[in-house]
Amino acid sequence: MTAPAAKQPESRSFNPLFPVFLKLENLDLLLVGGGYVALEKLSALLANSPQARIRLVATEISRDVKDIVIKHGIPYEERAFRPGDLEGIDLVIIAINDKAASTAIHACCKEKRILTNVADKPQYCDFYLSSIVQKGNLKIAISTNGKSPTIAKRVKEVLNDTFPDEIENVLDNMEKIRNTLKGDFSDKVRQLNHITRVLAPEKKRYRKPLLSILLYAGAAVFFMFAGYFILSYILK
Ligand SMILES: C[C@@]1(CC(=O)O)C2=NC(=C\c3[nH]c(c(CCC(=O)O)c3CC(=O)O)Cc3[nH]c(c(CC(=O)O)c3CCC(=O)O)/C=C3\N/C(=C\2)[C@@H](CCC(=O)O)[C@]3(C)CC(=O)O)/[C@H]1CCC(=O)O
Ligand SMILES: NC(=O)c1ccc[n+]([C@@H]2O[C@H](COP(=O)([O-])OP(=O)(O)OC[C@H]3O[C@@H](n4cnc5c(N)ncnc54)[C@H](O)[C@@H]3O)[C@@H](O)[C@H]2O)c1
Repeated sequence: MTAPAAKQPESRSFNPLFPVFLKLENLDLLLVGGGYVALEKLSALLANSPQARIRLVATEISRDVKDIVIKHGIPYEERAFRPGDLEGIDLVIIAINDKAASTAIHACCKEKRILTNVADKPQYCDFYLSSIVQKGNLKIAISTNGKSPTIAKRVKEVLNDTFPDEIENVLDNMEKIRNTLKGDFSDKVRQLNHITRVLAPEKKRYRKPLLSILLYAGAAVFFMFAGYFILSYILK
């Protein structure tokens, strides 16, 4: 089969990140840090992958983080990171408040060719965490290429409201149909596309509400800032 030609990005700006969905129960992940950001990352990891194989090390571990690691039986040590912590580790998330130490830990990870996320240094990250919409088995990951995690969070909220919870029933039924279809591969693909055509009759009609919401939100933020700067200039 010939590979289809790569699509060129349409807009001037482009997000080159390649999204993948990791099976964290098959990988060993080290989380360095036990403060606020570590809590956020740990919560996101466990909310998506409750069976994730995580270890945690931090000089000081907050009460909230400790409660979670104890509840989930996650091995943890309350001390500074040591290079030996990387033994048998596939992925590392560094969420510490010491820039020099995080640079040094990142260097150790690179030496071992371990994929690393450095919470305070996007330029050192091999991967970013994303905002996640989850409706049963449907999962949508959102990234702004690190430009605005807040907007990623807002887009998630919009999509969460857009997709009905019943989408899970649709997936269950589609799985049943998929398993009963006869014919060769291309015939099955044709039948599956035919059955689901009602879900996307006219793409443009669906794009509009989300696009409008984002444009209105963008305009509102712009006018808020413009108003603030004009007023502070006048009142000076
Ligand atoms: C999506 C989400 C996933 C998650 O963390 O699970 C995530 N950040 C979230 C929230 C959030 N983070 C920050 C705020 C405060 C407001 C703001 O700054 O906007 C809020 C909003 C809030 O908390 O409300 C601050 C912040 N974040 C980064 C820096 C460092 C820098 O930019 O230099 C700083 C400044 C630190 C400082 O100033 O000290 C960096 C990253 N944050 C990313 C992901 C990656 C890019 C994702 C993308 O491509 O968009 C990247 C690059 C690396 C990474 O962390 O993987 C999660 C939303 C969860 C949800 O959906 O609810
Ligand atoms: N990526 C993101 O989403 C995001 C969001 C907000 C902030 N940040 C950045 O993340 C960093 C951490 O922020 P925080 O609010 O979690 O800080 P925090 O002070 O709450 O926690 C810092 C943690 O790092 C640990 N630590 C420091 N040096 C260590 C070492 N050598 N080994 C092991 N543990 C060590 C401390 O013990 C503590 O547990 C900051 O640099 C902040 O700017 C990133």
